[in-house]
Amino acid sequence: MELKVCGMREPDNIRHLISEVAPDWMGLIFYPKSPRYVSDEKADELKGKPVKKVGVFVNESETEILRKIDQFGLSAIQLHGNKSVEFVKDLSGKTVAELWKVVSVGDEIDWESLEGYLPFVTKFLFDTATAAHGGSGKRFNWKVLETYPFDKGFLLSGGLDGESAEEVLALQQQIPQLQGVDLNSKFEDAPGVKNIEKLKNFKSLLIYKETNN
Ligand SMILES: O=C(O)c1ccccc1N[C@@H]1O[C@H](COP(=O)(O)O)[C@@H](O)[C@H]1O
Repeated sequence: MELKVCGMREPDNIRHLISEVAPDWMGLIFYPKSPRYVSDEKADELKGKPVKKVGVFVNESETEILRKIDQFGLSAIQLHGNKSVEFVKDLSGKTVAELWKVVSVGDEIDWESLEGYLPFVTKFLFDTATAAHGGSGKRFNWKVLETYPFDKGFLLSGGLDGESAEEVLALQQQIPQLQGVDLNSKFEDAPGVKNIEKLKNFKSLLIYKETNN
């Protein structure tokens, strides 16, 4: 199970995250309205960090996304909002970074509307629909994923907390395309500051449950 920890920003907190949690992915949020927003001044400091970095964008322009990939050394791009298939196709021809399409989940998911993205994205990420576009700390009803029709892997996001590990693994038994989890606001002491102990506990629990299943 892949682990992404999102909304990182503070140098000491990032150092502890990398050495003590060692997530597969670290998310940097480039949405100016987010309380976890990472500004350009952080680029030099964050670029060389020994972890794969995911840039989180909400309806951002191609030029700005490409600039941030270069500036921060991003390995993946998480696209929130309503970017079209054409936009994603065009972007895929201009970067080697992975492209992740976020699906904001309300009551149901229109699977057909996602088909066009399949050739251009590495994975989907399912998050709870919210006016703020993310970081709500709220879960959606995971039952809507039971009809997931694609082979492509996806990450589960939206309000995951310290108690979620067992349920996530149970869902993965049902839907093997579930390849990882995205942890954010429920693991924070303050916006942009993660509680390393909570993250370590979650990871240990995940590994323990996975190996004793
Ligand atoms: O966290 C934010 O502030 C944020 C703002 C705008 C878009 C995405 C954002 N974060 C993403 O939201 C999900 C779920 O977070 P949570 O667990 O519900 O707090 C996660 O994918 C973050 O990358």
